[in-house]
Amino acid sequence: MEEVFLKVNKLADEKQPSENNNMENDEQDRLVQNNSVERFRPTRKLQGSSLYLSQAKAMFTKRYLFFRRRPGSIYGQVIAPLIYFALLTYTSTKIKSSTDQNSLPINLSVYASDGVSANIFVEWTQGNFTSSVRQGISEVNQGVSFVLTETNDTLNVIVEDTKNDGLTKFSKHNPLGFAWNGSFVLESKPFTIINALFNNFALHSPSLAVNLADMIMFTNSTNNFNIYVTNHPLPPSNSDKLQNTNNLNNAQFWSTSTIGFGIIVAMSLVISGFTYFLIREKKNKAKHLQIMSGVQIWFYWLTTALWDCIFFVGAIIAFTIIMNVFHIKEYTSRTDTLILVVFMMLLYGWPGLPFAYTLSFPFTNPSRAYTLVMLSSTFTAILGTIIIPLISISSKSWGDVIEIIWSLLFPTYTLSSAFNKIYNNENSRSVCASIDCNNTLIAANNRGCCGTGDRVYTDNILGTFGSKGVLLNVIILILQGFFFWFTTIALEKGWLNKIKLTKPNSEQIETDTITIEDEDVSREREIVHTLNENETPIVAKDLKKWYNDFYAVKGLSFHVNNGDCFGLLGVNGAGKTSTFQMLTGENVIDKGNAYIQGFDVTTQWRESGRLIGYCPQYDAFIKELTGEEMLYMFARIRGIFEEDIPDVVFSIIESLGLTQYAKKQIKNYSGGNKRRLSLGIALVGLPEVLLLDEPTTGVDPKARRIIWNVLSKVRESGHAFVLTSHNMEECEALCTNIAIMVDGRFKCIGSQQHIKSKYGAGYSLLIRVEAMEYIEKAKRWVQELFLGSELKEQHLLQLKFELKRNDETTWSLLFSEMESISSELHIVDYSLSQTTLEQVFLEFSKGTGN
Ligand SMILES: Nc1ncnc2c1ncn2[C@@H]1O[C@H](COP(=O)(O)OP(=O)(O)OP(=O)(O)O)[C@@H](O)[C@H]1O
Repeated sequence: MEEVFLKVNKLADEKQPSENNNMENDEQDRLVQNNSVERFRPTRKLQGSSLYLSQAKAMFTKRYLFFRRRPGSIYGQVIAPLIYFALLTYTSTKIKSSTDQNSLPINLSVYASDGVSANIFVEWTQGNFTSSVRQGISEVNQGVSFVLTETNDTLNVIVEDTKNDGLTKFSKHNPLGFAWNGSFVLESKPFTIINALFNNFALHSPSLAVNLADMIMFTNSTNNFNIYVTNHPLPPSNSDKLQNTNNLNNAQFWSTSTIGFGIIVAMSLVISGFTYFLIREKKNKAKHLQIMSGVQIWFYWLTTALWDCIFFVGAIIAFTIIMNVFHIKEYTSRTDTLILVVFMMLLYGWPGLPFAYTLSFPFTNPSRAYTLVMLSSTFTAILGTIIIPLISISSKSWGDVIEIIWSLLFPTYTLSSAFNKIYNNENSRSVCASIDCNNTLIAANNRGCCGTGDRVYTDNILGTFGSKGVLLNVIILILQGFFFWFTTIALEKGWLNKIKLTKPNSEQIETDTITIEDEDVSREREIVHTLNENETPIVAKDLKKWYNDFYAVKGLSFHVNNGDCFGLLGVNGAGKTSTFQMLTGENVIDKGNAYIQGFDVTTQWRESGRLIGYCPQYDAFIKELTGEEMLYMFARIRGIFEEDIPDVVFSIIESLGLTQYAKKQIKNYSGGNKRRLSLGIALVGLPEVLLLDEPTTGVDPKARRIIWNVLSKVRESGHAFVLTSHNMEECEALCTNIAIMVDGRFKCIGSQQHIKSKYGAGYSLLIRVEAMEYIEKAKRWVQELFLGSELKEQHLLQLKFELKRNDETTWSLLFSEMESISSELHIVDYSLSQTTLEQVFLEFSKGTGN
C-alpha cells in the first residue's frame, strides 16, 4: 500500500507541479540526495561576548515577533492598563473636595420652573393682606412667575394637592404660605402678626419664608428698601482641609484612594502580562530546548527581564503622562515629587517582575495564570487599602503592624500605600502653603503647618519612616525584590523539588534490579561499566527513574559509538521518553548516570545539552513564529555566525522538504510538518549527538523517506544518535543497534540481525486467498506442509504464519513448496520473508496490555 501511495503521490506532483511544491518532485529528491549534511554545520562558531550578543538577538527577536503577532497581548499589557488608569485618574478629579462654594440667592426662582409658577398659600386673608403679600414677594423676586392661592384651610388643600401631584411635584412648586394672624395695639404701638409657613423639602425654605415675611411687613409700612438674601458659605478652614485627608468619610480620602486603586489595577495588569509568554514557553518545552541548545539560565532570565522592563518603563511613562494630563497636582506640580512618584513606580518593578515570574511556575495554563495573578495582586492590594485604615481607627498600633505585614507580602500594596502617603503629604503641604507662619498668632493656632516636630507634612518624604514618609515602603520593595528573585531562581533550579522528592525504598530498588536479565543486556551493562566515558559519545549507566512511587525506568545501560544509531523500541509507556528526558536533563536522573561526550548529565546537563540535537516527542515551538524564524532563532542560540545562518537554515529547510512552508506561521502547520520542523531544529549546527524521539510520527511515507535519507547521511558522517520510533521499518532502515524495552527494562539488545536470529522463529509467510471458503483449507494445508508452523494473524482473506527454521530449510525449498500448493488452495498472492523486527517486537510486547 505504501508503494501505491508513493506512486500516486508522484503522479499527483507531476500533474500539479506548482500547486504543491515550488520544485519538481524529482528535483527535490535530487536536492535532498545531493545536499550535504555538512552544510548544517558551518566550520566556525561564535564564542564569548559575540555568542551572548547573538543569543540576545534570538531572545529579543522571538519576543518581538510573538508580541507583534498576538494582538491580545498588546491589549492585555498595554491598552487595558492605560485605559483603566486614565479612567480612575479622571474619576478622582471629579470627586469634590473641601473647596470654596458659590453663593446661592435665596428667592423663589428655583420653585418656578418647567413652565409652572411657584405657588404661595395665603391663609385667613384680611383687608389688603393678599396684595401686601403679592407686593412684598414681587419686590425681591423680579421676573419670577408666582401665583397666590387664597384659602381658609391650607392643610386640607395641601393634603389634596399632594395626593394629586405626588410629593415631589407638589414640593417643587409649593414652597411657602403666609397666614394673617391679626393686628392689635399694645401700649399704643400697632402690632401685626403674620405666620410664615414653609415646606421643609428644601433646606433654605425657612430663611426664604422669613425674608419674604419681612418684605410683606415692610410693604405695609414703607416702600423705601428691599432685603435680598444670599447664602454664601465661608471657605473651609485650613484645619478642615488637613483633617479631610485622613478622614474616611471625606471626599479627599476617596480621591486619594481612587488614584491608589488605579495604580493597583494598572500595575497588576502590567505585571500579570509577564507571566503569559513564560508559561507558554515552559509548557510546550520550548524554553527547555533553548536552554539545552546553549542559552544559560541566568541569560534567559536576564533577557526576559530586560524585555519586560521595556514594557514596564513604557507603562510608567504613560502613567506619568496621564497624571500630568489630568493635572493630579499632588503628584505633578512639584518636580521633586514627580521624580519620587516615577522612582517609586520604577522601584516597584524590582519585586513586581520576579513576583509575576514566581507565580508563573505553578501554572500550566497561561490565560488562567494571567487572570489569577492579576486578581490576586489587585485583590490583596485593594483589601489592604480598605481594611488597614479601618483597623487603624480602632487601634493605631495594630493598624501599623498589619500594614507592615501586608506590605511585606504584596508589592502592589506597598506601592499603592506609598502613593497614598505622597498624595497626603503634598496635599498637606499645599494647604500649609497658604498659612502665614510668620504671624505668631496664626502659627500658634496652626502647629500642624507651622510647628517643627509635629508638622503634618515632611520635606524629606523619601527619607522619612511612618505615615508621612515612604522610606519603609522603599526598604520593603527592595527586600521583596531580593526575596522574589530568590524564589524565581529556587523554582527554576528545582530546589523545592529536591526537598519533596520521594523515592522508593532501597529494598524495592534492589528487588527490581535483581530480576533475570537477558545475557546480551547483561553483557552491555558490563561493557558500559568498563568503557571510557570520554571516548564514547553516549553512555547510559543503570539509569533509573520513578514518578513518586511509580518505577518507570529500571536500570538501563547502553552506549552509542560515533556513526551508530541506537534504536529504542518499546510499547507505549515502556519508558522511552522518560529515558530521553533524563539524557537531556529535562527530567532528573534518580539513580545511575549518563554521559554525553564525557559530560556528566546529572551535574552538567547544560554543557552536555549544547552537544545534543534534540527532537522531542512534543512540538516545542513558539507557534506564532514561522518555521524559518524558529530555525534562525536556534542557529543564533547555537552560535552560528550571522552570515552563515541563511545557508544553514536554507539547507535544512530544503533537505527536509519544508521549502513551501518555511515562511508560514507554525500554528498553520500540519502535524507531519511540525515533526519535520522539530527534526530541523535538532539538526541546526549538526551537534555531535542526536536524540530523536519519534521524529517521523504522523509524517507521510514520502516525507519519511526524505527524512531517512537525511538521517542516514548524518549517521554516515560519524554522528551518534538514539532514535525511538513505533515504525519498525524506520528502525530497520536507520538503526545499527536496537534495544526492545518493556516495562522500563531492556528485553533484548544487539544488532538487528542478531535480534532477528536470536528471537525470530525463522520465516514469515503471508498468503491471500480468493474467497472465505478457502481459508480453512489453506490453514490446514500450510500447517501440514510446514511442520511446527504457527498461524499468527488472520485478517479477512489474509493469513500470516510463522515458519520454524531448521537446518534443511532453504529459500528455494520454501518457494517450490508454496508454488506446488498455490493453485490448489486458490492463493491469489503470497510472500515469504525472514522474521521481521516487528514480529520480534510483538512477541516481546505480549502480555504488556498494549
Ligand atoms: N510526569 C510523570 N508523572 C507520572 N508518571 C509519568 C510521568 N511521565 C511518564 N510517566 C509514566 O511513566 C511511564 C513511561 O512513560 P514514557 O512517556 O517514558 O513512555 P514511552 O515509552 O515514551 O511511551 P510512548 O511510546 O507512548 O511515548 C508511563 O507509564 C507513564 O505513564
